[in-house]
Amino acid sequence: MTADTAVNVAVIYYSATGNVAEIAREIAETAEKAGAEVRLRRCAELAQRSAIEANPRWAQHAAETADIPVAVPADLLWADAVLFGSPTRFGNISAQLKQFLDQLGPAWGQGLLKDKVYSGFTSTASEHGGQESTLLALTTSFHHFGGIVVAPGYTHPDKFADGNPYGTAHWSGGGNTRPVDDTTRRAARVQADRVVKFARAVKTA
Ligand SMILES: Cc1cc2nc3c(=O)[nH]c(=O)nc-3n(C[C@H](O)[C@H](O)[C@H](O)COP(=O)(O)O)c2cc1C
Repeated sequence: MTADTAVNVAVIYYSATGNVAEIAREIAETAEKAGAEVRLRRCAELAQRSAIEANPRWAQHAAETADIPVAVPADLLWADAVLFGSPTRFGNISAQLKQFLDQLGPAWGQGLLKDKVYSGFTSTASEHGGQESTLLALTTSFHHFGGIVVAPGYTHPDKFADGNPYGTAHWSGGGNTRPVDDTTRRAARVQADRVVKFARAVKTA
């Protein structure tokens, strides 16, 4: 690959109990395989320690991912494409991802977020459960950035299996009884490949 076609991809996510983190890893690995330079970053935790410790799975996931660097605005400035992931919270994104987005005012004011490729992914406990409203809410910010929204759509047979044209969306089940499976992983790969393809096209245009 020449320097002209090299693209930087940031995968920035929040995950309490690990489902969104698993999708983020799949997307990061796929983007790397597609030739991108990748930064996998987690959003800073905002919840009180007592809330985390009251949920063993949340506490375990927090401990297991402590070594993943926390996302900073500079990660966006570096990136040609950014994939954001969040669990669905009452049909919307998590406070932790929103807090990250809310740090981007100065970069936005300088026009530094525009012309990048953006895409999103999520996980819910219920089937559907607000996945589409979450992804569309996230997309609103992409428009404010002046970003190029790259949704997976139904561009690949695997997208008819996970069924969400707005982004990769997993159904984790109540009590996390449905771990991230092949259906979700295949959808994540479609999305990552598509984002890298368009980021490269934009960069070389
Ligand atoms: C405050 C709160 C709100 C939630 N809202 C929804 C919701 O609207 N729909 C849904 O299906 N699941 C909802 N969930 C469940 C999570 O979205 C779901 O468990 C998700 O898979 C967790 O992802 P994670 O393992 O990456 O943290 C909610 C969970 C919490 C704690």
